[in-house]
Amino acid sequence: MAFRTARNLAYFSNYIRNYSTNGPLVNVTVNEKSGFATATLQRPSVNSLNLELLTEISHTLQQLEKNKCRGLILTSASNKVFSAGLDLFELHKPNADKIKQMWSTLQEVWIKLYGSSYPTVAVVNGHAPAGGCMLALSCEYRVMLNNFIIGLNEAQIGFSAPMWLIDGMRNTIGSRQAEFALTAGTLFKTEEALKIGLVDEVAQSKEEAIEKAEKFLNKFAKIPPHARSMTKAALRGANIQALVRNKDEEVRSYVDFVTDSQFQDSLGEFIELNLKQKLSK
Ligand SMILES: CC/C=C\C/C=C\C/C=C\CC/C=C/CC(=O)SCCNC(=O)CCNC(=O)[C@H](O)C(C)(C)COP(=O)(O)OP(=O)(O)OC[C@H]1O[C@@H](n2cnc3c(N)ncnc32)[C@H](O)[C@@H]1OP(=O)(O)O
Repeated sequence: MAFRTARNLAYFSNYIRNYSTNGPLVNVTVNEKSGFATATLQRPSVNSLNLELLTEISHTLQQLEKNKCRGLILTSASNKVFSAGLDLFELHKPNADKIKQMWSTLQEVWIKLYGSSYPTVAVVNGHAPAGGCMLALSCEYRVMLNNFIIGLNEAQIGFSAPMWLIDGMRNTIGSRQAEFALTAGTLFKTEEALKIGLVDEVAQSKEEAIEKAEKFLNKFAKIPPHARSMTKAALRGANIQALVRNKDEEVRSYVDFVTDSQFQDSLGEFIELNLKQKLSK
């Protein structure tokens, strides 16, 4: 049964309503004509990825897969920030159990989005540093609005991106550009990102970006979905399998790393320098 049928749509809306306790952090709509879903991240003010938002993204992706989604557009309700990446305030002086769940859910999001059977586009309508860039990279195509930044700036914060994310970056912009970008933790302006292939198209407005995203998704209208998804799995499968194999070990080392006092000190400094306003509240 296709996801676009009215019955499945109603089921999905109910699911989202019931799942969220404080109102959904991800708003999902489906275009009944095209069958394309739009998932809009709406955790104020910058869609920083805390456990609740990551869990909701993960459940949304699971439902889309189950309902044989025909294509996904991932975007943000904010007109300034696509996602600011991991919630740095939740990583500062953290509860180890929560951090463990957070990392494990982040891995799930990558597995489900990078490995989705349906085609995916990120409409990057705001800044997308670190985890924000990760979400965009997990999609197959990226349309970005002008005057924002995108990139994996982990090195600037004092750590390295995990192998699966490095691999995703390499797959998108090639080894040499990935090495330059990751070792310096570069955040690219929209036009620079277009030049190195980190984004595929630039748009002047969100409406134009959505049109471009739909045009990309429509390319697959006449391709048998199982052939498309088998080909995608062949291309992306090794990345996903390697992550699945190392999942628990990676969670353990991430928790050790984040709870270490040295990392906590440098995170405190990063927050102090970059997110001062909030810290002083
Ligand atoms: C730390 C992890 C350790 C180990 C991990 C190891 C591997 C992980 C590898 C890969 C997986 C992917 C994960 C990546 C890690 C991350 O994502 S770390 C997060 C990195 N994020 C950033 O560096 C972004 C920091 N923020 C900014 O640069 C700007 O805020 C931004 C450009 C997004 C927007 O700028 P602007 O519009 O001017 O807004 P403000 O700066 O004024 O911010 C608005 C309010 O939002 C709060 N805020 C911003 N970013 C975050 C955040 N990441 N977490 C929580 N809160 C954030 C900010 O404090 C403001 O709050 P206020 O309005 O003052 O209350």
